[in-house]
Amino acid sequence: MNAKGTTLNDDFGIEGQLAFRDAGDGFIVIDIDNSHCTASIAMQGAHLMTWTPKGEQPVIWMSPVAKLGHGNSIRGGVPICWPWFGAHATEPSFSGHGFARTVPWEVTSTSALEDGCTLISFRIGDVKKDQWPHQAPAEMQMIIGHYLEMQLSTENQGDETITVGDALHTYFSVSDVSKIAINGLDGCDYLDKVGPAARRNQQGDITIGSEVDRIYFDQGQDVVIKDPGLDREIRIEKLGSHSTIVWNPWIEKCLKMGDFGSDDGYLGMVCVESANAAEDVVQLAPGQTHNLWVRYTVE
Ligand SMILES: O=P(O)(O)OC[C@H]1O[C@@H](O)[C@H](O)[C@@H](O)[C@@H]1O
Repeated sequence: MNAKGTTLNDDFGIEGQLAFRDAGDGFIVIDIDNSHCTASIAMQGAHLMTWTPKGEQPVIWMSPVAKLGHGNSIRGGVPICWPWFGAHATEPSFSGHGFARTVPWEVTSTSALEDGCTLISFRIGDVKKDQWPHQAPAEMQMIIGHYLEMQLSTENQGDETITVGDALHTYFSVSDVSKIAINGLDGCDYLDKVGPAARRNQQGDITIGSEVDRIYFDQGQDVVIKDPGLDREIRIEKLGSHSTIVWNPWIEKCLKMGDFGSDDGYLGMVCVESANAAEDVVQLAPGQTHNLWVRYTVE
């Protein structure tokens, strides 16, 4: 363990429940093992990489060839998209999905909760001032147990109204993406990003048999991934979000991206992202805080 990791363990480690690990090349990973689950989080990006409730299959998908790289996003887990989602509104040279997922974050507190869950809070360690010239940092709080709660907060400490886009870009692990159904977005309009952008309306559950890349405009209702192959449903509850991205690259894009581990790596995952994206971005007045909150449970 390097000196930084040792200090973090002294300050924030929880005996038998939360430990900081040196993952090599300057990366620190946090391992959690409590009475409800195991989980791991990379400090770069405050990026949750794994979450497995005890007695369950992993709920979060991580590419088998995912690597920690300085300034690179990890393929899988829960990348934090902030302070914009997708392409930047005016600057094509800025990274897609913002910079939060590729910069260091700092741990601000940890605690073992009475119900056996583990709480961990982060704040962003490098707000790229050239790309985000605002007094408006981000914080992330996770409660990790038999359920997983995440809250991404943005506080506008400046004196001008700002525009924030964000997403918890969660990769869920599924038995076979072509056999699942996503329930909860029936009747919602969506922006279809495959081919020429088009606005459409969802009828019934979402099923996937080709590339899907959609921004749904919703009312904040629960979304449920029904996975008969794993005999389970994953429920997504959320607050402070009126858009949901559903994404699966399917075969051609998976091959082109080349970081899914195998040619059919796309079959084992689906992204269902709770967001504030496209026309759903948040206008945040001075003094206001915007919270994007989710809770995932396996049923
Ligand atoms: O490769 P990235 O930057 O992690 O993005 C993956 C996907 O993320 C989704 O949220 C977008 O809607 C897709 O268009 C994009 O391809």
